[in-house]
Amino acid sequence: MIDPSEALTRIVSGLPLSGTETVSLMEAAGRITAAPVLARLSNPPADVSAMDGYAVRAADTTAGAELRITGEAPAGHPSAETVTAGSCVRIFTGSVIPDGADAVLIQENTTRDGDRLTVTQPVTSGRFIRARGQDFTCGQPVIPAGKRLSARDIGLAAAANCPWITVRRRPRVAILSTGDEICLPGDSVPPGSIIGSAAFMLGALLKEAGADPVILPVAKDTAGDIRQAATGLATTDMLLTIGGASVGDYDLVKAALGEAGLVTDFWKIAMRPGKPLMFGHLGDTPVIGLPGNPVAAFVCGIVFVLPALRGMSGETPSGDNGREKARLACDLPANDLRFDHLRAALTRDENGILLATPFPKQDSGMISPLATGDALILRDAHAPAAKAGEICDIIRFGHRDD
Ligand SMILES: Nc1nc2c(c(=O)[nH]1)N[C@H]1C(S)=C(S)[C@@H](COP(=O)(O)OP(=O)(O)OC[C@H]3O[C@@H](n4cnc5c(N)ncnc54)[C@H](O)[C@@H]3O)O[C@H]1N2
Ligand code: MOO
Repeated sequence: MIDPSEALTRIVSGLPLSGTETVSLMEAAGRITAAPVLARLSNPPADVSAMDGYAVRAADTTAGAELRITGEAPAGHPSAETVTAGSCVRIFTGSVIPDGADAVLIQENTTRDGDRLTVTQPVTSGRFIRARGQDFTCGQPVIPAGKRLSARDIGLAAAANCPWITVRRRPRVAILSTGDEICLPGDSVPPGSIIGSAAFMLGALLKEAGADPVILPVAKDTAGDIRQAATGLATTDMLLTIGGASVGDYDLVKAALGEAGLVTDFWKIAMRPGKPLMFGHLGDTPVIGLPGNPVAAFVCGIVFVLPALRGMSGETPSGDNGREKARLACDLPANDLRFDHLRAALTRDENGILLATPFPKQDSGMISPLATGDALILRDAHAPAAKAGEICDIIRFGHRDD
């Protein structure tokens, strides 16, 4: 059994980078940039007003001074007037500042009679002017390569006049469930059978992560069926198998794919759940053999498959794979030799500090605590007993860097 951190390093090193495609702004949300996004416009594109009022020369605005209104510049309609000594131009939030003006006098600090304006409070030079390019300038890289595009990034790209963005192609991931007992949701379920929920749970996880999962037909527990199902992977960036990874007489995935040319890198890791995890290559296609227990398959999905997909998408790693700190809500016994992932609920104490409460049953066949839980508590191999209130590492479900 190898250590899970060693397993992760072996999986992510040497994975090919996905190709690129250029997509429209709305398609780009959640995708990973393949190149820096360069602004095609400065923001704001000109000096503009931050308020409704009058473009003035600040020096003219002594209290009681009278100014002549020589024109109007609604937003989108810059004025050709130049503000000169004793004159001003009516402007609005977003209007381009006319030549000659160096401040905006808000209308609340004036009284108006026709085209005559009386200053009731002076304004200082530069006040209420948003300087051209104060947000970003044309040509500036506003979004780096390797960034998952958030809604805020999409807004930034739009403001930078970039309607198309070059992103990494979604990795195509084939998911193969194995087992004579596996039925599909909606099937009539004969005695001894169960629903192959793990493929759908993994597929949804991968979809959320920006991959393109394809659920293959279920393979029976025969070497021939498994081999057959794993052929035709030419357009697939990764194959995930579920089940048949352990040591039973019908756990045939490794052997069957071996006959099809699988080169195994490792099999079995010191981790709970997920001990029988397998990794190798079928030709150029990376293959991750996930355990059949659905919780084990999902936890391995979070711990290994998501970082692998991030690597293939060129996403800049967060460094901690989404780890956060919380306080244990109860005592925990010492851990054995397998790094553990305890399904847990999160609450907050009276000071707003996160509290993690592990569920009493940690059976890796139980899907409901996984679905209702909020996070995994991480326990190192051989971790000593821990007391309630101690700090622990957690990974939140649905963690997103947005
Ligand atoms: N003697 C030993 N037995 C087992 C060991 C071991 O070290 N020695 N490891 C255990 C661990 S840990 C795990 S995890 C499981 C994983 O075994 P497999 O990957 O071979 O999985 P299966 O035996 O095919 O299935 C296990 C369990 O999960 C159900 N299953 C399978 N596929 C799905 C699916 N797509 N969706 C939902 N549920 C699925 C299957 O019916 C079984 O109940 O092995 C332990 N045994
Ligand atoms: O990896 Mo298994 O689910 O630990 O029991």
